[in-house]
Amino acid sequence: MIPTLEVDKVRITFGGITAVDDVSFDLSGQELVALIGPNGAGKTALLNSISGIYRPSSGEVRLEGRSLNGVPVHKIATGGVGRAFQHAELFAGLTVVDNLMVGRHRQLKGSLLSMAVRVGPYLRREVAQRAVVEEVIDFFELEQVRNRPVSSLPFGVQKLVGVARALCMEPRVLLLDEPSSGLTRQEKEDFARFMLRIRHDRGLPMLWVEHDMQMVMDLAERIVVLDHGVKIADGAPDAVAENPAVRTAYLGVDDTEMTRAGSPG
Ligand SMILES: Nc1ncnc2c1ncn2[C@@H]1O[C@H](COP(=O)(O)OP(=O)(O)OP(=O)(O)O)[C@@H](O)[C@H]1O
Repeated sequence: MIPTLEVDKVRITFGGITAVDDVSFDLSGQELVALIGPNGAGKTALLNSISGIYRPSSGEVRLEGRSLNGVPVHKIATGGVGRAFQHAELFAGLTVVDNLMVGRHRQLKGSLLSMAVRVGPYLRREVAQRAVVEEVIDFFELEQVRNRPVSSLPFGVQKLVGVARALCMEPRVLLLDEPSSGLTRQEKEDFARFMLRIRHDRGLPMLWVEHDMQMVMDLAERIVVLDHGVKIADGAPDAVAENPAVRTAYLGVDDTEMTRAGSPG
């Protein structure tokens, strides 16, 4: 079976710096895979290479067996790689529902004239797009805030809207870039609940960059660890937490962070 997402010997360089060094791994089924590593390890650079923002200097990313090398960013986004950004990156002045429709309209091909007068096939397609958006609003329990401008919502809800927008594109794989940063513990717990629901109800594989080790150890099925651009571990949470190379990589940060929350450190 072909994996949904394959990262195959990807290398990313900036001038003389190698940010990601021949990293390979893949995602399939409905795996929830955390991508962790100390600051500057190359996590964001790797996510950017999967979504086409950076181009690998060598290696390849494949979605369901098809190479994404050279595919424009917007085609990668509409073609199956959904991404929720660290700072949500929504249209702050637009309502929740309009932000979600923006995501859908990228999928909607209509002539300018038919869009302007909303006739014919464009109208039929718009009805179908709206059905997708309504379903996502239901899924994320955003009904109460659907007509509120995004800027008026708590940060935790904005983050959910960012994930909701990614899901409106009906992705084959979902990339989450530090979704918990800036959230309170309660907001993190709410967010975690939705991550589990996405996995359960949508059956989507997710690649999740995260610094909160308690969340990672509680939720991830697999953990990929980068350090200085190199993959140093890839496996089940307990095995990764015991891995000496991982403990050494984190030593300078906080050795106890790798210990499951609540257990003696
Ligand atoms: N656009 C860029 N130009 C030059 N160097 C970059 C660029 N983006 C990232 N880097 C460098 O690549 C390396 C990896 O950075 P990256 O942001 O991917 O790490 P990270 O693991 O996401 O870190 P953090 O956890 O702090 O977000 C760092 O040395 C960084 O300075």
